[in-house]
Amino acid sequence: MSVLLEVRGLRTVFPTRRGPVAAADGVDLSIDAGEALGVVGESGSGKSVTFLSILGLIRPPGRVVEGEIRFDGRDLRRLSHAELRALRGREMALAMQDALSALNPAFTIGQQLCETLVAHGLARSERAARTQAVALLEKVGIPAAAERLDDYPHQFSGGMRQRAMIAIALAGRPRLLVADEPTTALDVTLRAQVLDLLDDLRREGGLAMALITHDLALVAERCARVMVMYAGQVVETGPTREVIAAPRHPYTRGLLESLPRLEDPDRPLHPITGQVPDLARVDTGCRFRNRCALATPDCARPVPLAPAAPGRLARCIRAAELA
Ligand SMILES: Nc1ncnc2c1ncn2[C@@H]1O[C@H](COP(=O)(O)OP(=O)(O)OP(=O)(O)O)[C@@H](O)[C@H]1O
Repeated sequence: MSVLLEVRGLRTVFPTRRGPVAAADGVDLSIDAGEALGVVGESGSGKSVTFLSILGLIRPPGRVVEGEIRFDGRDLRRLSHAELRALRGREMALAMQDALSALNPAFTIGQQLCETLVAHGLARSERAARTQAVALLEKVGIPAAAERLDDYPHQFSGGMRQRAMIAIALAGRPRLLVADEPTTALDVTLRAQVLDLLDDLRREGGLAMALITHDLALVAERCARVMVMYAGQVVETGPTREVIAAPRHPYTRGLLESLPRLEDPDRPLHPITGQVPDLARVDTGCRFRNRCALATPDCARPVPLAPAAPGRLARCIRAAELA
């Protein structure tokens, strides 16, 4: 598979009252065409900031200050706002948790879908756009789609709005979909339906996906590869099955032990003790060391993301001992 997205040394900074905060700090990642990458980590670990940076959606005074973002060979940091906007929706799309803020309340769902289709030259006439819009809504599981086309977002239920937003994200037939907790408001059946649709588009159309979620079980089910973030950095990445079976970073291990497992519901849960460090106060050492049972004085030195096994990287000097 060919590399679609490649990010090196991404650093995104927000000014805060406590000083500048690098919410993404030296992030490296890549996604192949047709690949699903799961992105996990506690709240505030920098998952959304990383992908908003890639999509060019960080609002000032926040700013991408360092790094390279290559999409299909193009250096996205060199594109103008207009060029990036053209790329978004057409080649890269975002589906996020908060469908209400993603949809425009002043336009019907049909208008918003048709606008995307026409803007990207995917429908020649309004009639053709409407036909495609109905098909898209049906695909994401909206019943009586033709009748619902002229509804406004507030006339949809929360779950329907979320599906409509996913339909709009897919309307431009993007090559990369950033899905930021896109199915949280859906019940189990609908969630499976939407994720099955994304799987089909991936397998048949080569759609690449970054699935940002707190749900490791979902990643295990849907993503061949996983990336674990902590305090603005990638701490581990590799094939999902291997990472879950034998994590090479103490944070990943902690994350796994803190989550319930379907197959073993009586297993005691062990939440990770301590707190995520204040990003305005972090030093160059391992950011997890204050919560880590394996920490040694050497962990105060900078720790690179290093090979931990074939196809796997971990940011821990004791990764080998975790094997
Ligand atoms: N607009 C902003 N201004 C200041 N700081 C910000 C801003 N947006 C994000 N941050 C900082 O970036 C950190 C990471 O945020 P981000 O939304 O990427 O986390 P996340 O891993 O996606 O969390 P969640 O799982 O809750 O969505 C936040 O804790 C905050 O410190």
